[in-house]
Amino acid sequence: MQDHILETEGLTKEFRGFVAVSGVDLRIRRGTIHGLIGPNGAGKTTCFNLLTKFMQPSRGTIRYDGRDITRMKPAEVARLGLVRSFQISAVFPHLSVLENVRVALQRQRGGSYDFWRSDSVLRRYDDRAMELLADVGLTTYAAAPAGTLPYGRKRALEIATTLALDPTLMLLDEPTAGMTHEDVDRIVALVRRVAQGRTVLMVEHNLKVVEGLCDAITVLTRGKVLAEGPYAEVSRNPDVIAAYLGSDPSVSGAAEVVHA
Ligand SMILES: Nc1ncnc2c1ncn2[C@@H]1O[C@H](COP(=O)(O)OP(=O)(O)OP(=O)(O)O)[C@@H](O)[C@H]1O
Repeated sequence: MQDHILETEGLTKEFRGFVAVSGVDLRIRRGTIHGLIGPNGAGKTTCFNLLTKFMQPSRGTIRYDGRDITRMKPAEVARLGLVRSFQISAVFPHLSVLENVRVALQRQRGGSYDFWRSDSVLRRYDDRAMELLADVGLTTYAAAPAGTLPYGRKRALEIATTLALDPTLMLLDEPTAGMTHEDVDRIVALVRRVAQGRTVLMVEHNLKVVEGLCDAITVLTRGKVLAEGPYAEVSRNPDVIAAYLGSDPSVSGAAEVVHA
């Protein structure tokens, strides 16, 4: 088994001459939580789009789990276990929380017409969906319409629908964005739990979350990798402090600078 589940070499994306991602070499170790951070416009979302094949790179290669996936389609890489968390907008608001997870499970099986299937098959999906809801702490919300969930719980549902696809490498796009302190703590605990037995790559602006969760981080600025390594090391890097963290290298101070 390779040490790195994901490796990119020279990953580059140009938009009509503007280079949003420029020669990025990423190395994500298997079984770790890896943070991708950087100021607004640094190229983090574009990187995610390239890795999940929502966009084709202008140059460079992407290797996932020992295979070259550079030219694959999004559905192919998802089938191989490289799965991005759905955005909240992908939650069906009028379906119940349980039904949302069941739809994701049915999709994972490629069974978009599963409503033709027998009750026993659907019950099996429901059993698995209830397990996933228990994993993300949503058991008591199972029957509620997804649209009525508080924001933090919707993000937990989004993680449950992602888990339904059985990811090996899970990409999380700002899982704590816009959350209250309490919700942040809950999602941090959840990410730590779901990361067991898999690899997580997350874009996250809250540096306290990054410090608490991530085994390693990559800092992007203007489309390029500025630094990579353990948070404690990278957060002391003078280039990183100058470009991103502000003048205060302490984590809490830095987080405040970023969120100011
Ligand atoms: N489809 C596109 N066409 C043209 N320019 C784009 C496109 N997508 C992104 N960009 C540009 O590429 C740069 C990187 O954007 P990207 O969204 O990847 O940054 P980001 O690090 O995710 O920022 P944020 O933290 O604000 O989400 C930005 O300057 C953005 O305007």
